[in-house]
Amino acid sequence: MRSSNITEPSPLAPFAVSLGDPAGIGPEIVAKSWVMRDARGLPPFFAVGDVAALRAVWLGPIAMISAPEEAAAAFGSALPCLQVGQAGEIVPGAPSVEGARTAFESLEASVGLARSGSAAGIVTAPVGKEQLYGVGFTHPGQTEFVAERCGVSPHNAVMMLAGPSLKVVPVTIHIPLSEVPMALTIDLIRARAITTVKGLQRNFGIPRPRLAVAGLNPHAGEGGALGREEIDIIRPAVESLREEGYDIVGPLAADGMFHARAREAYDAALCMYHDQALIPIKTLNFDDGVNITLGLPIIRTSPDHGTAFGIAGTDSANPGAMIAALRMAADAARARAAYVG
Ligand SMILES: NC(=O)C1=CN([C@@H]2O[C@H](COP(=O)(O)OP(=O)(O)OC[C@H]3O[C@@H](n4cnc5c(N)ncnc54)[C@H](O)[C@@H]3O)[C@@H](O)[C@H]2O)C=CC1
Ligand SMILES: NCC(=O)COP(=O)(O)O
Repeated sequence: MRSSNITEPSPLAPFAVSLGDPAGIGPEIVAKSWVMRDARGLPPFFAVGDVAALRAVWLGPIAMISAPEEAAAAFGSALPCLQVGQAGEIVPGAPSVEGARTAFESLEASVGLARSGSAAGIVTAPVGKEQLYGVGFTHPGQTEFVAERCGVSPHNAVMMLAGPSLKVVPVTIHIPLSEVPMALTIDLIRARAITTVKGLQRNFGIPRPRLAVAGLNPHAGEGGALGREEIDIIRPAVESLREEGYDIVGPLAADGMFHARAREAYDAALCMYHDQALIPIKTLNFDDGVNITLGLPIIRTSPDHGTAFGIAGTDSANPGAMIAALRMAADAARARAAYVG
């Protein structure tokens, strides 16, 4: 794990936006967000990546910058871009090895800028995970990569998907479904819950967060008849946290905890695996859902969707989730400044 030396950003620092895979919709939604910066009240930001990826899909004004400090002055009249990587020939919708390397480099550079305090935080456009794995990216996702670069163990870095209707946390993330039961432990659930509570306080200003925890099995195990993880792992984790004063309930039957009335009873739902968490949030908030990493010294958000290679280059990508990610990053910076931990 790298050193966790982090410098606090100045209140005026812009956000670094890694462009993600140059062949995906990342460059397009970053450019569209810049166009809507005033209408949507976006904080100053600059793109980090190969400017050719922007040029491949957008004819608007771009200001090449050599340091983040130049971004604020340029932001009003052009999209600032810090050149990182060379993606070679960029064909929207056709990912390449050079493009994946550039995505990796721009993510690495963005994290470095946030760690040094030159950027207020990072907003990451989508990467193609299969492509990244092919160029030596050894982490399951950007969440674990950023955590490692910040000196935080993956256990203590929480992926939260947050939208206007729902906030969810997958306890296990990018692992095969067959490995989920083995990966679930009392310690992991407790760590995710505690980081989630602190993250909701620090980044969202919720003073006493309420958590609901899903079961793993149908009907939360039906008293052990449909699986024992609820009895052996999830309930002991929840009860130990409740005894320590946390406002937490569960294990709940997952199929009944996401309807509108049920959602009023909690601030965030802890889910046992990726799709249990992401299906409800993407169904409710696909166009304005945000992936925020809790437990980090820096701010990191991302749109909830992927690279959408199938529509890249067609000018049909909706920038809503990227705009929501930029706004959430700015809101988190304000909440952190006001937070007394
Ligand atoms: N944060 C990240 O970096 C993420 C990366 N991915 C990566 O993205 C790649 C593709 O994943 P998929 O499962 O196909 O999910 P996806 O989110 O890229 O696409 C799912 C569907 O939603 C549409 N879509 C996605 N974003 C859209 C937008 N802004 N506007 C309009 N339509 C949009 C796509 O065209 C497709 O029909 C994979 O390589 C995966 O690893 C997936 C999720 C998150
Ligand atoms: N399905 C969510 C996703 O893939 C985001 O992962 P990460 O790259 O933000 O860790």
